[in-house]
Amino acid sequence: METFKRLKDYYWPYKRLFLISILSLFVVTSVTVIYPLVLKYTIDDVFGQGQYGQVPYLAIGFILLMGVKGVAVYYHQYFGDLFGVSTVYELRNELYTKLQYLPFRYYDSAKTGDLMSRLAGDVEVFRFFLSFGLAQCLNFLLLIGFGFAIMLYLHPSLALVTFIAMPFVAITAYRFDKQVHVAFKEIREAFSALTTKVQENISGMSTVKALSQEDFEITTFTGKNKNYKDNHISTAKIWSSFFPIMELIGNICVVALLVYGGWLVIHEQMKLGELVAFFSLVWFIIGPLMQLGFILNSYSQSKAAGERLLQVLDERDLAPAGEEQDAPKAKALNGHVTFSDVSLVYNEANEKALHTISFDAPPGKVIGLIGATGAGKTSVTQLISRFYAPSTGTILIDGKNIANYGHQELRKNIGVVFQESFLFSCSIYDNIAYGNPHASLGEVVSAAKYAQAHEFIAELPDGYDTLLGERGLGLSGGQKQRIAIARAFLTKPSILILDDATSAVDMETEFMIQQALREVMVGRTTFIIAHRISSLKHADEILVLDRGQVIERGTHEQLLALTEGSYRRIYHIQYQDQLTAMQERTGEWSRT
Ligand SMILES: Nc1ncnc2c1ncn2[C@@H]1O[C@H](COP(=O)(O)OP(=O)(O)OP(=O)(O)O)[C@@H](O)[C@H]1O
Repeated sequence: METFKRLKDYYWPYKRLFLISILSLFVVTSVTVIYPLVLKYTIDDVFGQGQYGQVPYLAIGFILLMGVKGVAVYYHQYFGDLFGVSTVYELRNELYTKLQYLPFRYYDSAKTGDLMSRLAGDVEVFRFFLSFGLAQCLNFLLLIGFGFAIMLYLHPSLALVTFIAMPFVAITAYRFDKQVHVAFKEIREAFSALTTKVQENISGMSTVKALSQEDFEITTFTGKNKNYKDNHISTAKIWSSFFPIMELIGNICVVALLVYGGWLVIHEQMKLGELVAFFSLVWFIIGPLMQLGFILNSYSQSKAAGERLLQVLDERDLAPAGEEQDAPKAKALNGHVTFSDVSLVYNEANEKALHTISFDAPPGKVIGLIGATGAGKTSVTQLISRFYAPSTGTILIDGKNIANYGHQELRKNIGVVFQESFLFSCSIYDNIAYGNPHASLGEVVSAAKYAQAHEFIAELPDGYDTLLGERGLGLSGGQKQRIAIARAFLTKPSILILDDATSAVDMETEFMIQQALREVMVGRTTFIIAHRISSLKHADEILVLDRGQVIERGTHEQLLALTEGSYRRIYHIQYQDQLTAMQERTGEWSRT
């Protein structure tokens, strides 16, 4: 019940729909239990007393009753469905909104397939219960309540004898619910593991094929599929034992009714019509009783699904929707970034990713970050966008602590081109305009020109309208990077972060992008992360990082002047590589 109580905000606004559905159900149930009374009257008072003239009126009355029942069934179904669909519409929107504002830390461990199965499968299970299961529960209670009341009215002692086995129903149902709830939770978890596997497999298909791991993938999938199957089988075992028990209890009720009721009729303490009415009523009660398994099943499944949905809804988002709405409209920042003794620990189990980093980047400055993989370059830039919060130290932007900016207010001023550019499966135009949907075609083309992307886009048959497949399939790595750079340029950011953004483009194109960068980023702050010295040698200040610390800083020339410096060593390795490559090429030419 706790789960449903906590999800109340989603279904309570639609209580009117539920009420209409339930009132209609009340009519349906009333008509259903009136039917045996009509039967009793027909047998005892019409046929028993030879009042045959009443038969046509009874027939018309019966048809009218069925007509009313038909209309009520329609309203009950339609509004019940509307109630479920409207509730999960809100719920799905809320979950999706939640996902947008969950912090990066959440996604560090979240699994896409699991989240997909919650947003699709669990929401659907919850809808099914609200649309049908809940009404079935109430229908069950109404039928039992109404039916039992009429039976007590007709013949109290026969009613009590008939329901002598009823407490066993309650005990069985309670035990069943306890067992099946755990089983359904395991099924939903096994299903989520299955979807995660499929999603990861499809996303990483090129790696699977390149390493010929198809068989391994099939084996692990089969394992998860088997787990899902086994969970279903153990649930089926619980189910299978439930039905015969319920059927047995139901039939004990019928036998008790026939033995005692028959005795009463034989001894003329009860009319035959009354016994027939009892007999029909008992089936109206036993029918739903047999369905109790389905009802509990639907309830247990939706409770398990609801718990999984609450797990996502309960996650703390660092930028609650309220904050975003209340945040002042993003005003342009100057982009003055100051780090003072900033350290970062991603999680307690890990070492510090950054140690006491300090630098000052006034507007117009270009900062280069270089260092071995895992040195902390990306971490520095992730702090600027508030993807993570510093563990110690302060970060100021335009003199104000970064923690005092709204996330959107801040990020609207920052353009980031990630190491791996993500392109959406829509047109190139929409991909470039993603951060600035109101940009004109001219602005999009101009951004693409600056990013050295216009030429290859113009050569495509559909130009800017070319549709990209999922993850931008169909484009080379360098082309994707250039579209991502154009996208960042178009937002006219005060701070631009290029995280290894030109690693996949050739040196000549990179040189042209850097020329453009100087034009686009006048008076703004730029951070360039690169492994190639050529990518950042024109930076105003280069920070050389090693294991989270700045070990050298200065301009390209100043760093080269450090005789024992790391930067100088990297330069020589890269320079030597280039020299060797040139010598090899010269050798080849001279031989030909
Ligand atoms: N989300 C995260 N959770 C936990 N640890 C992380 C996370 N991101 C990075 N790290 C760790 O922090 C350290 C610095 O990583 P970072 O990505 O900043 O390095 P980098 O210099 O950008 O490396 P590369 O050149 O390979 O991109 C690494 O030890 C890395 O394992």
